Amino acid sequence: MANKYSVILPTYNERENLPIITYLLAKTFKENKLDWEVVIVDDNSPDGTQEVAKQLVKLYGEDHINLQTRAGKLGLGTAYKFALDYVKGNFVIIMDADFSHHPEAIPQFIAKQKENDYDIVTGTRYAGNGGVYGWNFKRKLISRGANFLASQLLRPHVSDLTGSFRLYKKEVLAKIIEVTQSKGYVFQMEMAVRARSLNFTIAEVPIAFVDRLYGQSKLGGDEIIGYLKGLWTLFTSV
Ligand SMILES: Nc1nc2c(ncn2[C@@H]2O[C@H](COP(=O)(O)OP(=O)(O)O[C@H]3O[C@H](CO)[C@@H](O)[C@H](O)[C@@H]3O)[C@@H](O)[C@H]2O)c(=O)[nH]1
Repeated sequence: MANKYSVILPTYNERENLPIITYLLAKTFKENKLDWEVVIVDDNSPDGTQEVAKQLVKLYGEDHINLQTRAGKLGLGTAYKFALDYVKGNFVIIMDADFSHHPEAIPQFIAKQKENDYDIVTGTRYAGNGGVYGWNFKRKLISRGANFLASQLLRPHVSDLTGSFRLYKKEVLAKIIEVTQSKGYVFQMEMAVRARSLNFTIAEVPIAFVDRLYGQSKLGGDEIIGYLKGLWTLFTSV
């Protein structure tokens, strides 16, 4: 059976970014002759993201764009869990919808996965020629600090625990999600830690993370507090 790649795109106020990211995803998959779909999980974005997504369903067809909606902003981690029920591919790619993650890296993730039949391939901003572009000093410090704290407490096996550009075998993603509790951004770190506990194999691909094209980050103080609480829970329990 040929592989099918399902991209989960969580959206909250991504009206401007969504058509561009979808176009580039379609282009990348077509050029590489890959079977693909995008599952959009929109949390009732006030900016009208859903209206744009509906147009994209018409444009690309229901086989390629699956729009799923929830009543309100329920958090990034729960969006992935929710999407999994609708995924048809045997591989799942998770990425941000704001263009921080460029679709052109996807063929590298796929090639890396095939090298050793890895369970997970994760993008890293903090190894090899990976990097972060466009963030101010404060935001860089938060990301570096979060990864540094985690590296001290959790003996990580990946260099970018908080990144969210990843490729999973679907059954692997389902098993990790089953044991993952986090609802917000800390979800990414917990997923990586749980993957190690479950002995799944992980490879890394360096990525250039570029600050979002349009709109604003949803990272707020509550997410930072959630991250610190989640880190402590993992440190004391895993
Ligand atoms: N459905 C849904 N989507 C959400 C929610 N919160 C955020 N998103 C979506 O999740 C993606 C990332 O959100 P941003 O707010 O843009 O995150 P960032 O600050 O730019 O990203 C950094 O932190 C993230 C969390 O760990 C990382 O995913 C990312 O790689 C980066 O390091 C975007 O597509 C955004 O619309 C939510 O509650 N619900």
